[in-house]
Amino acid sequence: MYRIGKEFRFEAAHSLPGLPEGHKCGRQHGHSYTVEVTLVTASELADPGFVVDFAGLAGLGAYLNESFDHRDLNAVLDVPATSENLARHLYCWCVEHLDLPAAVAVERVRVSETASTFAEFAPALS
Ligand SMILES: Nc1nc2c(c(=O)[nH]1)N=C([C@H](O)[C@H](O)COP(=O)(O)OP(=O)(O)OP(=O)(O)O)CN2
Ligand SMILES: [Zn+2]
Repeated sequence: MYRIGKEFRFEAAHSLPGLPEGHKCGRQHGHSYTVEVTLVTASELADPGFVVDFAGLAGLGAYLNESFDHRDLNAVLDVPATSENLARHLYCWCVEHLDLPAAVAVERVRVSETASTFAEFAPALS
């Protein structure tokens, strides 16, 4: 198996609903988000030895810049703007929009709000 990944960053605000009264994350606040997407392929590499060119992931960077950077995530997503929900949303976006060879799959998307936390979404193994 070969894996490749690329990391993107954006700045955004959010607040989380449904938390106990006084929870700090119920208040509007911001994060410098990190998004890491990982692609996997079985065994064959494309010339000159790529899973895919890292540039093939540029569409995700453009989507993050256009739709997420310096925005209120509560107005962008139709689910609570947790790291978990954002990771799932971005995984689904990658599967739908990245133009990947048939042998290459989106393995997972990881989202970090802070340097010490992350959430990942990956499809269940069948
Ligand atoms: N499972 C999740 N838990 C929390 C999420 C989340 O998306 N998934 N998000 C938050 C808040 O967005 C919060 O802003 C970040 O939480 P936390 O890392 O706890 O905040 P701090 O950086 O201030 O960490 P300290 O260790 O308390 O300094 C909360 N939980
Ligand atoms: Zn937060």
